[in-house]
Amino acid sequence: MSGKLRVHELAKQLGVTSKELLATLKEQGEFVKTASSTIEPPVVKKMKAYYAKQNGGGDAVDQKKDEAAPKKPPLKKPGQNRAKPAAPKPAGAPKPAAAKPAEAKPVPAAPKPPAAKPAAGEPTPKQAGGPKPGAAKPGAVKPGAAKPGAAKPAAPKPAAAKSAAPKPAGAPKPGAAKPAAPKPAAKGDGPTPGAMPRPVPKPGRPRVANNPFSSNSGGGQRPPRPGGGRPGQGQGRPGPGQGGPRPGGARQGGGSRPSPADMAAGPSPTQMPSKAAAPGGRGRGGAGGGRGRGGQGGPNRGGFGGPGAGGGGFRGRGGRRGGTAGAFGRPGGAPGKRRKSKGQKRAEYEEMHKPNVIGGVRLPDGGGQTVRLRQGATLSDLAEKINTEASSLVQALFNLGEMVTATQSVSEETLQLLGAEINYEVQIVSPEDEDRELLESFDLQFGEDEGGDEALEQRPPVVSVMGHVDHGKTRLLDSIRQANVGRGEAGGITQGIGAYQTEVTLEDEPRKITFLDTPGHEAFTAMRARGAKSTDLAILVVAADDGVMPQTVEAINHAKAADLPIVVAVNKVDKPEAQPDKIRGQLTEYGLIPEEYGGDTMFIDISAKQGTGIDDLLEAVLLTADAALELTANPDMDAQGVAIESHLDRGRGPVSTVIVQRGTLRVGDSIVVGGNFGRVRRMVDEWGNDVEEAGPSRPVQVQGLNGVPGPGDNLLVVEDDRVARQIAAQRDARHRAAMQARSKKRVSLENLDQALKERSQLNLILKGDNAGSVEALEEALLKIEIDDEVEVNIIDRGVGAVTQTNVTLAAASDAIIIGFNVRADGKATEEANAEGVEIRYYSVIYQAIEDVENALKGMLKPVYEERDLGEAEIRQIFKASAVGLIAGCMVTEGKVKRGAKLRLVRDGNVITPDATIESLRREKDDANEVAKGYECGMVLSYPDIQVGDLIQTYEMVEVPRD
Ligand SMILES: Nc1nc2c(ncn2[C@@H]2O[C@H](COP(=O)(O)OP(=O)(O)OP(=O)(O)O)[C@@H](O)[C@H]2O)c(=O)[nH]1
Repeated sequence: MSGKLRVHELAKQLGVTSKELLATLKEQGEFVKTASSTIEPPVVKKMKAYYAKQNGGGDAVDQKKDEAAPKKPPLKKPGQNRAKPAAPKPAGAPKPAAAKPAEAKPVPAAPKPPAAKPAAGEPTPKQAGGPKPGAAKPGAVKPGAAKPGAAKPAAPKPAAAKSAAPKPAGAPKPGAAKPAAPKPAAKGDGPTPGAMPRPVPKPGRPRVANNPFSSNSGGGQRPPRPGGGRPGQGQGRPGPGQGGPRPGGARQGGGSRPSPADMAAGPSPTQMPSKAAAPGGRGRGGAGGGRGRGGQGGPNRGGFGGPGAGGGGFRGRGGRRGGTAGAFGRPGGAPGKRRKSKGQKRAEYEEMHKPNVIGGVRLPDGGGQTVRLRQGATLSDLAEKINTEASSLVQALFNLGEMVTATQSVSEETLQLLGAEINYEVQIVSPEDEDRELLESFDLQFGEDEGGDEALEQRPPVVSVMGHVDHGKTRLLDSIRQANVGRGEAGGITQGIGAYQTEVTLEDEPRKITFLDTPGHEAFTAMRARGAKSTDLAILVVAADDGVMPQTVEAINHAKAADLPIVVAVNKVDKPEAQPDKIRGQLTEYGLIPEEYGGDTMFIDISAKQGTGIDDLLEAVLLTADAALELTANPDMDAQGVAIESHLDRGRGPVSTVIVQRGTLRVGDSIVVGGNFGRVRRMVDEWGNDVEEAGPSRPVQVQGLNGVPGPGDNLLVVEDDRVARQIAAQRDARHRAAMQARSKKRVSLENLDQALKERSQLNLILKGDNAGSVEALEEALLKIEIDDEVEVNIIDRGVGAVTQTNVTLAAASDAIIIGFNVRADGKATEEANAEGVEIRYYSVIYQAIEDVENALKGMLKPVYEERDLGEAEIRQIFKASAVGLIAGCMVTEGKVKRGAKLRLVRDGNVITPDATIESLRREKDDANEVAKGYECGMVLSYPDIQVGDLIQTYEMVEVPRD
């Protein structure tokens, strides 16, 4: 095994990261999965040469040499895009080159497509050129050349290639397939005698490659036996090969198995190997080839049986026929003139309906069908849709480089990539579409008013107040409430339900406006963004003494994204330093042009503190709403609305403030709100009064749900509790899957490097007073990034007090519980004390974030740094039977200490970097340390010492992290 290295070891040697090296290996068709995969010596050599060249060093010649032999043909790597379609493996094609015997020209290092370009005179793999067998010039052809390049570029077209290719199965498509191939068919004009189906014969000996699944790798691809590679005999033989035309005698020998690609892309049936076969030779492709299932084995298919084993494909009809032809020495006529035999037709049929094989797993071929999956779907979901086993998909995906379980949510890209591999177009359905489909299955629609225009009635605008911190949002909302009270509303607003209605008289007509009490905290941005969608219009509060600030801009962006008209409240104009005009000027830069400047945005100067300008502001809201919006709704339908704020109330259970958007909500209605359902048991308005029904734009607090909805969840009244329960259950399952997909980080080849590193997780359980705050907290905590070594893992979350169950879970998973505006109930506290579970309480989100950040930092492993202590030179060596060699030294720098670590340096080279001083003597006495200028005797843990060696001692000191 000498010579074999693991990826990370080689990466270290090459001075690149494992990830980079993995990428290069994969790019070059090597089958490596992880940083700890071993690499065969020839590949090691190749990589070294490659990097040497990349770095400008290394001689190209050597490199070429290295590559020449082992050079692999364009390997299809599993991970590669669409392995199979790769159809056009150029290589596979009739590379005349194939003919090339061993001396094959070392391929230029670059596996890259560009490299693919063969020299002008080179025979192209292109079918076009029908590689003339004879022509195949040995020297000329660089087998390698064909490679990568061709394979890759062409690759993308999987489906197309496939379907396009009528071609018969095993037939390796001759060049045709590759039109895309970079190779300019130099030989284009060449007669295509046999458009040899032959897979590209590898020049030289079979390389030891790392791709067990590749048709080309390892034994898979047969080296051309210059002398006798019989096409037919190889078990692994590509079917096509069979007919093996041995061009001009240059045998293509067992050539590599044609990649599926080759076949797939098959240009035309006519080029079938069978007949196209040997122009000149008689290949015995016969038997061997016939069976050569290899014929169909694609690169990946090779997984079956491995190279040489006959490939795993299914029957290579083409192969058989080819064999026959070869057996009878039929040269094979001009492709165009042949008629398809039944066998060929069957082969074509099989080709078109063949299953895909990825890494040895047979999967159905979608034939370009579309599969719709929800976000966060699992492989089980996909398996169910395409009627296959989830375990096969797990295995296939593994071979494509990603490790996931059947029930784990998979990212959109991964599903699409996997789908492409098996010829399915995977469409990920957006949550909105998914929900629409779900509701449609119950004959429901959300968001539409029933009936025609005549059913619509005017409704009050729903308004959000947004703005930068401390610019006066809360004060403004208070002033508006006060204004209400001032107008004599009975009792005043007593309930903080997250929304309220106020009445304004506009042109002698009493009108209502619904206000949302949106939180103005930065960490609640996500909620606010959702809140914006549930509103019709935004009041942007800007303090006249401060100006446009980051959250002002953010608020403008949210409003614009939600297509909300904006009314600007220029607040704090009572302050002497207020500069309302400056605000107007600043906001024009953001597209908010005051009416007085010719724009269409109303700016109202107010003092929320003194209550001035409030009425003008409310009027402006109505005027803007009337001008910009058509606010109508049908009050006579089952209610639909949106949840604004929800929490778990000790006495009343889950309570949720909703704004009815259309229809009328009544006590007793069966409702579904997000993933929760129930029956409206009671409704309360902002005054604390019970209400029996609530029409459009009316905010009410609803009791009777089975759980706590999230902000922005939609509410629907449905026929009965059963429907409500079913919809809620499906939404809930979907939500959980999405959460799982979001909070789980999968290990894939791309992040394997990191995954391999030891990681520490800080497990947390979040409990909060309402769904919005829990969500905001979770989002903020998940965003914390300290270092790759540590990460936050939220194992549970919920609304309400910290319970005993939470503590039990925390104890079992070593988690810390964070209570945001909630406390633990009595038993939970007792259990937490008994189990040693830490519960931290917060009411300010940033404090929680800060503490978690610090905790994560504390979990980082200490960073150590070498600090030099001193240096001694070995002047003499003594032998002592009891201890071995004793180094007689002179301390020349600093000091040396017993037990200290040391580097042994000889002639400027570090012989060992981390030996230790096992014993230290000064004269005849043991010493703990010896200072500069003194002689001493040492016994080192490293025995191979010589006079003249330098002993550099150092200690490892912990240093603070940045
Ligand atoms: N002089 C003056 N002070 C005001 C006015 N409006 C608000 N303030 C003061 O500005 C400070 C912040 O007001 P808030 O209403 O809490 O501001 P906010 O935008 O809700 O702040 P957050 O909730 O932290 O986002 C308070 O001290 C208010 O008293 C005003 O019109 N004039």
